[in-house]
Amino acid sequence: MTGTDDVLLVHGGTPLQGEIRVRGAKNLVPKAMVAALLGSTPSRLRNVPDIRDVRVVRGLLQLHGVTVRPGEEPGELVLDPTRVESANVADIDAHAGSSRIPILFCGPLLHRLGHAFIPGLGGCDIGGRPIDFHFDVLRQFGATIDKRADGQYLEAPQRLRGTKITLPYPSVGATEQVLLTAVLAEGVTELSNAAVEPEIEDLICVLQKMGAIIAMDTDRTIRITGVDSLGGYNHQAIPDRLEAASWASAALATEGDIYVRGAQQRSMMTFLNTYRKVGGAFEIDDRGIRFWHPGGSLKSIALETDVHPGFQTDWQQPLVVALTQASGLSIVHETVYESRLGFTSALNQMGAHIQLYRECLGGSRCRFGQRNFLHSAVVSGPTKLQGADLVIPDLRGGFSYLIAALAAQGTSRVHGIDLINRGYENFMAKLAELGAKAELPGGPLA
Ligand SMILES: CC(=O)N[C@H]1[C@@H](OP(=O)(O)OP(=O)(O)OC[C@H]2O[C@@H](n3ccc(=O)[nH]c3=O)[C@H](O)[C@@H]2O)O[C@H](CO)[C@@H](O)[C@@H]1O
Ligand SMILES: C=C(OP(=O)(O)O)C(=O)O
Repeated sequence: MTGTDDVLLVHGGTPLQGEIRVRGAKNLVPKAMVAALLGSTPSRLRNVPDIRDVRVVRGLLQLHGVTVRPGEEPGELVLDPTRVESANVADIDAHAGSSRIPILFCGPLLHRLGHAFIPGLGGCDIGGRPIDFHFDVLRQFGATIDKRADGQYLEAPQRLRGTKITLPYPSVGATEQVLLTAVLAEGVTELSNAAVEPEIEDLICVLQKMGAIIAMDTDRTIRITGVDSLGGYNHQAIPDRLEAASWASAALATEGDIYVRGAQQRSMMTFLNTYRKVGGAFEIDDRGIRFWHPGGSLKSIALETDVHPGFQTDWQQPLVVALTQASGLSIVHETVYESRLGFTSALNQMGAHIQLYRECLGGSRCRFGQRNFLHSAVVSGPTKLQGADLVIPDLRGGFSYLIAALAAQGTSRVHGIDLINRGYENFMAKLAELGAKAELPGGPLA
């Protein structure tokens, strides 16, 4: 989608109502696909969403000789890694800047081929997003890294060795890097200060099915005993708790009522507590969760994003739109990404009152407090939002703009909507199912 097609006209003021379904998690599925590279036999992954991050990883795997084909059921992929080979660097470069996932190819390719080339990474522009932890841990395993203008060249002169690692911060990606590298390394790896997000637990389940030996302690320590070989897996990906929360926030901000089929309580407990404090209603059953605005006014809250089991940072941006409709002053302290509140300036243009601060507001101090980043916000509400011209800055910011446009009076032009396809399967068809009044320049949504 390019040019004028990449804009959505949204006529706000209609509550979103109905049922949509979330599929496998964006933050698990591409990593489980990378894990298939470690196996000596094919893997089957089910509940795979049709999103761009999946297509990027599929392309990268195919460049390395992995056969990827649809399985028997919808949303199933069969990944056959029996003929893994070095990819042509020029071809891989076409994937530069496309997502964060290529960095996770390092360990598997070093095990399979003894070398790896990793193109420049993409992902949301919500902070500096360094990858120093990744390279530090890979060096500890025994890899050498040569950073060049076109990307990173890695080599494993001999079999990688298990090691003791303490992460400076419980990074999701660096934890996954350790897991995907340690499972076939020689000896034991002990990882302290690991991230323990549900998507990481699910990746551990995938690796265990392949034959890995991984133990998780209650204190953010993960112990991996390296094995000599791994087989394929058959796995149903956990549902996307981040997408589910986005639709929940849309229900709240538009005074709507959405049943999110596939949403699971266990991975959303922290979000659900916050949703209830804001005044949102929800009802959980075995198939999903119904989220709705119960009428009356929403309540302001103090919110701090954090690593799991804290409030996930990817939930923050969509919920902030709902907070513009809450009575009083809400405080939002973003402690995971230093620049994840920039999207609020467009909400202010629509009529919201959101003031950003460099200080850590709301109680605890974080890594950004002394470093001059606008990483806290005070949202005063309720405010009436008016339609505006909006340019999507990043994935969750983009979904937030859609929610704001749907909640606003009048028409908004939302530019750059293709970015949303990176992490939200079929979002336009879902909007249409929920009764959103929106259209592409060429015609209706679905
Ligand atoms: C594809 C994917 O799964 N993306 C998720 C993943 O991103 P990702 O894995 O990139 O996020 P990390 O958990 O690694 O990043 C957290 C913090 O650690 C810092 N850091 C990270 C690595 C490093 O080498 N050095 C460093 O300083 C980052 O700048 C950031 O401030 O976890 C984030 C936190 O839950 C989510 O918002 C993203 O949706
Ligand atoms: C930050 C996100 O993703 P990524 O790490 O892929 O940029 C996100 O999903 O909100």
